[in-house]
Amino acid sequence: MEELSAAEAESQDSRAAVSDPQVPVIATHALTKRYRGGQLAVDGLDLTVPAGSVFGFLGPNGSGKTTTIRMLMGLIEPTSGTARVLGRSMPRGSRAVLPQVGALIEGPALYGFLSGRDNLLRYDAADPTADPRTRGARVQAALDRVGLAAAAGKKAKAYSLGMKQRLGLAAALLQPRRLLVLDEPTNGLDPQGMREIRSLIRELASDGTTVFLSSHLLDEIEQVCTHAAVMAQGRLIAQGAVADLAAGARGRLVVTTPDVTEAARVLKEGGVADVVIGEDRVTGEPPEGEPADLNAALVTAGVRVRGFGVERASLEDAFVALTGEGFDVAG
Ligand SMILES: Nc1ncnc2c1ncn2[C@@H]1O[C@H](COP(=O)(O)OP(=O)(O)OP(=O)(O)O)[C@@H](O)[C@H]1O
Repeated sequence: MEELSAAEAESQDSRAAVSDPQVPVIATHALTKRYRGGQLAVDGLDLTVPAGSVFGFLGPNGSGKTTTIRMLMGLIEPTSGTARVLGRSMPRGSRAVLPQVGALIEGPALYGFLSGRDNLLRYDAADPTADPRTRGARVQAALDRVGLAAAAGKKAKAYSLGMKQRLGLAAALLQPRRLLVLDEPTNGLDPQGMREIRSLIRELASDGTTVFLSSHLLDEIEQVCTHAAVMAQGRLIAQGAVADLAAGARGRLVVTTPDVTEAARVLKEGGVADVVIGEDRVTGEPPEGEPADLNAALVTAGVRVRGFGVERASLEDAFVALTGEGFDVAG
């Protein structure tokens, strides 16, 4: 039997591994990076990204997201621990893994003097596995997919930031991918640009491509992702399905009443923490136990209760509960 080269064997191995939906698309174990200056950027990370998920990698600036992504993509070596992508160990498996991964890291590298279409033609020509005879069709399909067909003839330097991001995504999508890795894909975009990129991500994920995206925006992760991991200072705080993460935190108690001062007093007595008085409502962190007892106490005290309930917890509530601090990010 003919012997396989190391790269071919790796490639076959990785295909076999990822065709099994049980194999996580990304799995790290005790992954750690200490930079030369001594900075511990990523500290013992155990990350599991299920196949088919839209996975949000959430954390404030400086929490170690980009460093993790660079290790996953084989761009830097971990100090210790392991990272497996599509079933292969990185950076060793890079040659087999990277052709199956579309990445948009730190903004796309574009030639401003070339049109969007010509930029994509260049990207495609740089891929030795891309058949030149089908190049034009491939580029057109990628332009269509990201909604840039009408602007394809414009010079890239005339594109808005959102259009540049879409062009970067188009470049990542020239080949079929099992995994898309997007580092802060909406960073710097205006609200409209953000909406466009988010809906594009949802669309890309709907055909089963696993999407791993980093963000420092909690609501972005809530809107787009099925799963998330939360980082703070290089460490993983929590990971799982977004709905489960939020459900793990208790929501806020909301009492609607014209008697806000009296209501606040009764709620505090009833063990409600962080009581905040609004114009016609009082909110707070409900204590353990039956919320109906609090409602009864309000009524007994003569508070006119117009509304009483516990709002569904958000990912932000979960983050605050996990870290004991707000999700406060700069920039
Ligand atoms: N090349 C480097 N050499 C030394 N320290 C670094 C290097 N790159 C990043 N760091 C430090 O490692 C920590 C994690 O940085 P990293 O860029 O991974 O975080 P991040 O969550 O991606 O934040 P951001 O969104 O700001 O990029 C930070 O304290 C940063 O200053």
